[in-house]
Amino acid sequence: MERTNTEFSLSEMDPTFMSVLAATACGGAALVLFMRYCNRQRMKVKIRKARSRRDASVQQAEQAVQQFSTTKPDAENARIVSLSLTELTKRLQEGSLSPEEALHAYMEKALEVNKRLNCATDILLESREQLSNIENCRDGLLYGVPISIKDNVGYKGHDSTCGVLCKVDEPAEEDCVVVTVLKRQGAIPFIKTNIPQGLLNYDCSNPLFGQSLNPHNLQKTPGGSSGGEGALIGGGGSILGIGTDIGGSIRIPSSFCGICGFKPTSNRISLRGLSSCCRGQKSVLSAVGPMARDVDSLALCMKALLCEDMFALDPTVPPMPFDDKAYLSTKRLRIGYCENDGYLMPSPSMSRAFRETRELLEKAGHTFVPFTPPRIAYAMHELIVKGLLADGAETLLSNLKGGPVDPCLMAQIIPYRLPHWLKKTLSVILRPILPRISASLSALCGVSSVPDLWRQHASVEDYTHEFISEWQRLKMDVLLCPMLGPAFNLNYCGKLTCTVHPPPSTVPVDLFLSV
Ligand SMILES: CCCCCCCCCCCCCCCCCCCCCC(=O)NCCS(=O)(=O)O
Repeated sequence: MERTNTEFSLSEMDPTFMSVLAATACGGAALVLFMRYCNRQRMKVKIRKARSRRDASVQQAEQAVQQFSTTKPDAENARIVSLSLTELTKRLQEGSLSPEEALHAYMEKALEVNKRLNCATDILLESREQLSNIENCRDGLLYGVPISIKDNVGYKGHDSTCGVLCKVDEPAEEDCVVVTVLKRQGAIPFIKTNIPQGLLNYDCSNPLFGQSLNPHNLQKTPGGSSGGEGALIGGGGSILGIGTDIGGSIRIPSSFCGICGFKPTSNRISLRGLSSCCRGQKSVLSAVGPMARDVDSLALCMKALLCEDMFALDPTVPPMPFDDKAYLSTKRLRIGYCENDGYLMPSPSMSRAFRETRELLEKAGHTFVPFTPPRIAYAMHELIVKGLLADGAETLLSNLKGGPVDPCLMAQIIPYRLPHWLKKTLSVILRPILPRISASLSALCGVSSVPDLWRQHASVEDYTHEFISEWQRLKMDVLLCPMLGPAFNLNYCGKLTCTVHPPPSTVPVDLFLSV
């Protein structure tokens, strides 16, 4: 009966009105499709632009390397790139090797590694110009050393894309503080390296530059977010690199690629001029740090950075130089150990490496005390996830607008995009069966007001002191724990689901190769 009424009322309608209605609907749909088409075209243009800029810089670098090898056919490139940083700096300083030779040897190797691993976002051709006045930096600790920098480390005239389209065509107006200081110390930044889209991921793929691969197994990720650095250094194409880390971004790629990485306490090294997709987030602080083949290289880089130049360029950085005495001390240490934090179980290979390391250190006379990080599940959900995404992931999502979402990020983005009421409802339903997913979903809602944000900050502060008190109670000098690893398959990290600030580092015990 109802159906008949409807049919009747439709057939009774004025045909002109019906045509206008249909035309408006079709017009609206066409407009939406057209706008989508235009958007997609704009997106394609941006992606093409970023890629062709990278490809052009690679091509120019290839020509420069070619040209150099014709003028200097006897250059011992293979020998140069096999030197340790200590040996390289020594040869540069004594003059038995020129900065020009070192730069071209590394440029050649980096181009070769990039072909295999897709780890570069930009070749910094200005590095060759820097050679003309490098003699002014003769006394610098890194005189003539070619170095790599992560995409988000600001270098004048070049984009810091963070792997998102909205940051393409926004070149840095100035070198960031870290680059300025390293240049004054004689280092020559020559390449920028790849990152995951938005930087908050442990894989290394984005729609602009694609997926970077692990130097030891092409089926695996190099890790993220400083994954391009990990791949390049692990593949031998750089001797020293600069990464950033908020929740593992130096440590995880270092572990996955079999190299060393150091995440200093936040603001130990200036963050001025670095790019991020969640600027202003203060619950879990980001840090800049070195990545290299050995620990001495990390120490040399820290020593070079912790100088008057940096303290003057960024007076918010505590003016505390590198403590050589502490670094070279042979004092027996009291080492806290934590093989399993009760949240993430280490893989068997990591456990073995951890135990072997502990045994060796014990034999060397160091004392071990068990350490359990306090309230780890609470810290993971309420302090880290809720802190990183206190705005309900709004800033990150707005940075992804206008472009495709990379497959490595998709699994992470789906829950971010759910409406708050659905996250909350799912969180309540899942609490009895999947308590961690339930807690994560609730944390993904972020904070609800400014007082709530202040409470979250206060909780981080309290937790930091709780952690430090436990550290002090046990009179620990250092904490030993296993790293995440071995490297995961490509596109797996996004499916995975630190807030105190002791400075952690990653050192390889041996290289884990898995098939
Ligand atoms: C439909 C129901 C689906 C239910 C599934 C729910 C799953 C809940 C997922 C929870 C995800 C939480 C993810 C938090 C991710 C944080 C990742 C942090 C990575 C940090 C990497 C890093 O250190 N980046 C450096 C950034 S910077 O220093 O350069 O700024």
